[in-house]
Amino acid sequence: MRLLIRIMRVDASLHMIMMETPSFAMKSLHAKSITNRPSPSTRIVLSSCSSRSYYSACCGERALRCCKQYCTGAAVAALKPLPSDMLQAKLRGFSSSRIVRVPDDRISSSCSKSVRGCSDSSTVASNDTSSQDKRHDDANLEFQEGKRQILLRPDGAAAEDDDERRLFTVRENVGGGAIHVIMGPMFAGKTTSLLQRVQDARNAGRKVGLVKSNKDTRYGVSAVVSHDGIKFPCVAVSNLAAFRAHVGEAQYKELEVIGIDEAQFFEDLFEFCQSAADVDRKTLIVAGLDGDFLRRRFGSLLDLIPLADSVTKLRACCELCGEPAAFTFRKTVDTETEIIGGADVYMPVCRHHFVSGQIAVETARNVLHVHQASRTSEGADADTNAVSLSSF
Ligand SMILES: Nc1ncnc2c1ncn2[C@@H]1O[C@H](COP(=O)(O)OP(=O)(O)O)[C@@H](O)[C@H]1O
Ligand SMILES: Cc1cn([C@H]2C[C@H](O)[C@@H](COP(=O)(O)O)O2)c(=O)[nH]c1=O
Repeated sequence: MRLLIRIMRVDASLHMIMMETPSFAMKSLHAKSITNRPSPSTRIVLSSCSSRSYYSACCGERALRCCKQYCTGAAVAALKPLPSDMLQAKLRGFSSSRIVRVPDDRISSSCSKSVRGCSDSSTVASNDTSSQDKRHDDANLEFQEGKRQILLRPDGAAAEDDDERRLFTVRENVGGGAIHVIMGPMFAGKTTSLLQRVQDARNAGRKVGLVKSNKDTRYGVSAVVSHDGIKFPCVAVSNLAAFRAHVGEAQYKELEVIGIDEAQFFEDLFEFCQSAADVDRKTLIVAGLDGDFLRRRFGSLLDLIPLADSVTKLRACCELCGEPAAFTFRKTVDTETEIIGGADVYMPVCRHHFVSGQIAVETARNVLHVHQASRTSEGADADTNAVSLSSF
């Protein structure tokens, strides 16, 4: 995996550091891991790159070291694109003199180009020189070499001062409670996204708890694991009241963020989330299936939507054509709603293939039914014959 860091000169005293990795899921993790200890003179760049050319930008020890080495008087920070309310929350407490607004077009015109090397940075850096470009290339290399360390750092360094806390904490609703729903078919990246948000919150110094249903033990009981193998320790329980009992009241009170995976399996999902967000003021990140293999509502995840602050429906890639897949197709003939399984039992499909798949399944069922019926009636005839023969 490549990790590219790019330095763009915004004005004489401000450079912006941006990083890009090919994996959307890991970007925030990378950014948070190296985003620590902004200096008191740190200035904050507000930008809103389009999500297509999604960039995480950061200010960190490594980044600042890199800046000192390669740029003049740089004090840098930039935030990845965030909804404005989150941005406002992040920036609370910073004096306005430290906040610099960079016009979106200056950022995105540059972002939309290839990031390999930094020659395209000149669209932003008005007086960049070729030697600076060379230094930028060196900076890229430096960070590429360091990427493994960055990736594996478990939870980033703890925030050391209030400024830092304010800058990187995802307290979009501090003390107010919040519910964020992540839903979609299987393989859509729900768990990956949940783990990313949980990790972000933990890196920001928030007390985080993670819980999943103990019905799904495919990858073990004490960790939430994505289909790609990304793991995070968790409590596995049959219902959410049991989670609270398991962690104990004192520890539950301490929790600021609670991640819930496989939410469709929790019968008390609605009650727990309502009370945890409204009464206990927790931030809940809830990931689960919105629909089952027949596209019927699954559990009570959908009931949370009127209570939610945000709802994200993710899609996978259709296993049959590669188009975006919003539905889960069950490959077996089982008809119960709950059948634990992975790619052996399920595949994500697009609308077209869901519908044609259901037609195929229905046809197969009908054929089977007719076949069974004719065998039964043959059997019945045989029985009748047997009876009539024996009666003679
Ligand atoms: N058909 C597919 N479409 C998208 N991702 C897939 C598909 N099959 C396997 N995957 C893998 O599944 C990962 C998502 O896993 P995960 O976050 O556990 O999803 P979910 O929790 O929604 O089931 C993707 O990053 C990808 O590597
Ligand atoms: C569609 C569907 C799924 N399930 C099960 C199968 C898996 O164990 C989980 C979903 O896991 P993921 O993290 O979203 O990949 O739910 C089920 O029981 N019934 C269904 O209809």
